[in-house]
Amino acid sequence: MGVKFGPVLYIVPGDICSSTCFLTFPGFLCPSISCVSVTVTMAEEVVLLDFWPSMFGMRARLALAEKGIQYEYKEEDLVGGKSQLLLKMNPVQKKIPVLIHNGIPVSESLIVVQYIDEAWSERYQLLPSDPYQRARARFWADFIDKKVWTSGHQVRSSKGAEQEAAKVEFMDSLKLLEGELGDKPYFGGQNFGFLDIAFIPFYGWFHTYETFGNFSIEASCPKLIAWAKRCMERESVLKTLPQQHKIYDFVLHVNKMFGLH
Ligand SMILES: N[C@@H](CCC(=O)N[C@@H](CS)C(=O)NCC(=O)O)C(=O)O
Repeated sequence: MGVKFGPVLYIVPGDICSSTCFLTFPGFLCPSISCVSVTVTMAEEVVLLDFWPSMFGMRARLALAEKGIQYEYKEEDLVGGKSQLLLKMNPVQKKIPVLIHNGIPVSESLIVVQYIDEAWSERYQLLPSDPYQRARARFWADFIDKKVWTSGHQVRSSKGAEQEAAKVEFMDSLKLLEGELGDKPYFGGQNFGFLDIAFIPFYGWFHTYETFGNFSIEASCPKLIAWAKRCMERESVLKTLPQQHKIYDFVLHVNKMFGLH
């Protein structure tokens, strides 16, 4: 190996590294001897651009917490105005979360979680190692974004027949997820994993959906609520998820600001 950039920067002269080093550090040339090695410790720089009630942001926070990674949290003001940093780091979608790792941005919450898992692969593993189980976890995470988020959003932002249809779709989606959970303690099996991280942030929003839609999730999906309560016993989840009523108050506040119901 010539150069590795990470928590530790290794420069091991003597093998193929002179060209690699030259590319990475212009002006630096390795002597062609095989017995010299230099190790320079570099601090990792990890920054998260986020917004506290965001279920997408919570995914990134959870993955970082599970891996035990220290980072700088930067709260974005999505209502008042986005920072120049966010616009620069995610110029395509201009959305949080954005993980900035040693100056390099990674966007889209599920991609961020997968990136964290791969970049710190020596720590607690989030995605299953089996390819089929990994594909399956990604399939359900995608389902959560396409079905649960969309219908949940409609439950709290529509009325009448539209809201009734959204409630049916939302609960049908949750029942399908409950079927995927089965009798396992976690979606990740015996271990809290990628799909648990993808879904548990929505638990913070359950009270909001239930109050706007006037229904009970637990009445139809008791196993899902038992799973959520199990997840809440984990330190990472307990510390990351805001209290449900705070999210509800936030939604009421935003609705009032924008003259919504
Ligand atoms: N699919 C994206 C969704 C991210 C997203 O919708 N973020 C919202 C906050 S919850 C946002 O930044 N909204 C700002 C905007 O839409 O301008 C992900 O998974 O990261």
